[in-house]
Amino acid sequence: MEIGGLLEKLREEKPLVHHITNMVTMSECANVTLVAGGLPIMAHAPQEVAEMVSHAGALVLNIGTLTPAQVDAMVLAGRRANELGLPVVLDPVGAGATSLRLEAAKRLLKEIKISIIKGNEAEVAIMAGGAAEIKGVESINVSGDVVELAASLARDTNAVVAVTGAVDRVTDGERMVEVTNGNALMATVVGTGCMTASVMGCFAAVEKDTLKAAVAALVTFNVAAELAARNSDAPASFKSQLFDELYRLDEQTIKTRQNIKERMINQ
Ligand SMILES: Nc1ncnc2c1ncn2[C@@H]1O[C@H](COP(=O)(O)OP(=O)(O)O)[C@@H](O)[C@H]1O
Ligand SMILES: Cc1ncsc1CCOP(=O)(O)O
Ligand SMILES: [Mg+2]
Repeated sequence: MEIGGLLEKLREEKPLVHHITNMVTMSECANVTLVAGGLPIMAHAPQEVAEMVSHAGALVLNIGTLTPAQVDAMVLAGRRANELGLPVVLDPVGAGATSLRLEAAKRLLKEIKISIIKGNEAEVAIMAGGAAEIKGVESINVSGDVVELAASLARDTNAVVAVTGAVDRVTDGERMVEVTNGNALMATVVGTGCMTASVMGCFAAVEKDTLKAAVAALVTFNVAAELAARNSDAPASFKSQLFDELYRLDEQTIKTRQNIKERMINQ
């Protein structure tokens, strides 16, 4: 898959990326959006979300610290985004850890056309109706083939599904792309999953092929992480290096380091 040129396009267009997201990693998501090349706006009030999203290039919905009222605001923003043809990224944080989270994620999928569902293995498996163990926001174990589950979720929802982990897998139900960039230190920083969704929002705002946008986001963020790990070996310094390397990243470095494999899924 050819993803060249998208980072430059992102930096030229500087799309506004509207987030309705959690209180834990909101600041990290704003910063990662900015250093990637987008413009972050975190706007949650039901009175303004429809208006705000009309100025945006993409909407990112993250249920990490959801309340029922916040989910109502997500539906308002998502419906307006759909009317305007804007991409919507859903991070179903902790789906299955409680029934409130799972029901909220399902409601969002029912009431909004979602472009990209991005979760860790357990979140995606549970959203697909499979069996998995999740402890808070942490994926512990999945029974069954997560690739099959992701592909069936993609076919059922017409969304691109991205499953993160040491290897990231992205599928539209027919094609499967594996991204093996990244570094294990990413799992030592709270919010790298949320940040991945923010970067996906950035790329989806400038690339209509949603599968390609999701892959470009994963490669870009994970290559920045590889570069960050050259100068740090512990979480706090790694996190600051990650922002710096994403800010410095260029197309040539992505081209040299990208590790993408594509195949068709047997249905
Ligand atoms: N062991 C690893 N090696 C390389 N990249 C990783 C590893 N663990 C996580 N990542 C990357 O970190 C980001 C967050 O993934 P993950 O930890 O699965 O999400 P979450 O934080 O939502 O559970 C993704 O971009 C993923 O590619
Ligand atoms: C710990 C935590 N609790 C609620 S949201 C959140 C952050 C989850 O971040 P990520 O999914 O990127 O690890
Ligand atoms: Mg997560």
